[in-house]
Amino acid sequence: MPGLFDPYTLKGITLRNRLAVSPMCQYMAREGLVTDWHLPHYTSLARGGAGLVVVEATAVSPEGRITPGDLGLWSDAHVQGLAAVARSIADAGAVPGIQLGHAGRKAGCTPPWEGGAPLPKADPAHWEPIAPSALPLIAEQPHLPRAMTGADIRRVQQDFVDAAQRTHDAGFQWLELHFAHGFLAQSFLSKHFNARDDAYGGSLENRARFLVETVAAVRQVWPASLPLTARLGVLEFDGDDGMNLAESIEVLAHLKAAGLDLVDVGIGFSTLSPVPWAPNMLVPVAERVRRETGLPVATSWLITDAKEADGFVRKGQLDLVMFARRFLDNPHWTQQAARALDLPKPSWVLPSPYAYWLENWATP
Ligand SMILES: CC(=O)[C@H]1CCCN(Cc2ccccc2)C1
Repeated sequence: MPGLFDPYTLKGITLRNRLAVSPMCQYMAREGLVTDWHLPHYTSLARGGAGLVVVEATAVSPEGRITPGDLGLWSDAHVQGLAAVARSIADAGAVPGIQLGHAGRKAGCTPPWEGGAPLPKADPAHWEPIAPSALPLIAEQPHLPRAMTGADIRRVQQDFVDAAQRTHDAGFQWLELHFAHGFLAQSFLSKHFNARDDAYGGSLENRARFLVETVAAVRQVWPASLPLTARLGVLEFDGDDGMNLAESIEVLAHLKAAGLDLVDVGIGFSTLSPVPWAPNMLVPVAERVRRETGLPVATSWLITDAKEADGFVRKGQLDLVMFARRFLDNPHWTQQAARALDLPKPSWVLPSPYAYWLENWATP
């Protein structure tokens, strides 16, 4: 079985290794546009040697942003800046990926370092969030979303399709739909936040309809040779995870039939119930999803050790390992992982101008 530093081919794309930079919100955009922050940020991550770099959650519409600082792909004007990012990631030898999402009821907040609360209605940047049902994230919060009409649903699905088309125009080769973290798609699936009585609520088939229809519609415009993936929250830590996981596996069978190529196994965060944080906590869950759906899997959350990650791949538990804070802490962490795994000439996971001198440090 291949290990962490073996290439990975999915559809027509080959990653140089199984290490992926997980999408990490930066909240440094303006009107959804790339600023001076993004190109150096993503270039340095890509030069660090990972096989795949997934650009942060990028909104398919203005009301789908978590904060006013989210990147967007809701207009053609957004393509140019992200095309430079995709090109720079590819020039560094990594595959450029991006996560497309709609924050639903969690939209319209300040960044976490400003408190993460909903923008006050009096704030000129404030907008009304939309969601499957007019249920607040937490009872105390006045931040009540508007319940989506059928027309809203069709518009947002078209927004995903249009943003996927722009994603391809920008030169990205890996697309991850954001179906986790209590955002719009997850909240359609969630028993906690979908109280609809139409074809998008009630039964599991109905609650999954938005997700299945969106994958099928995006698949129409996203080239068959390029991986179409989704991060799906399969656990909620709400005391009902036996059912949540079984339902997620059932939904994934339909998403696979609709054209999904890989699932990035995540957490639902539909409620604020406490999470039993632990190292590598989702790996066994991802292994079960891989076994029962036949889909390749990636996962993240507290995976920090290279030897353990290598073992997850070698044992066929994961196909791809998503690292987030490891790479924020050190964009060149792939080199540390290569050293830990005794790769020959570990510095050569980095570009030549770095690798040559690092590999020859003992001699002038
Ligand atoms: C877009 C996205 O999923 C990001 C938003 C910022 C926090 N990120 C990580 C996070 C997820 C859920 C709870 C706490 C932290 C996820």
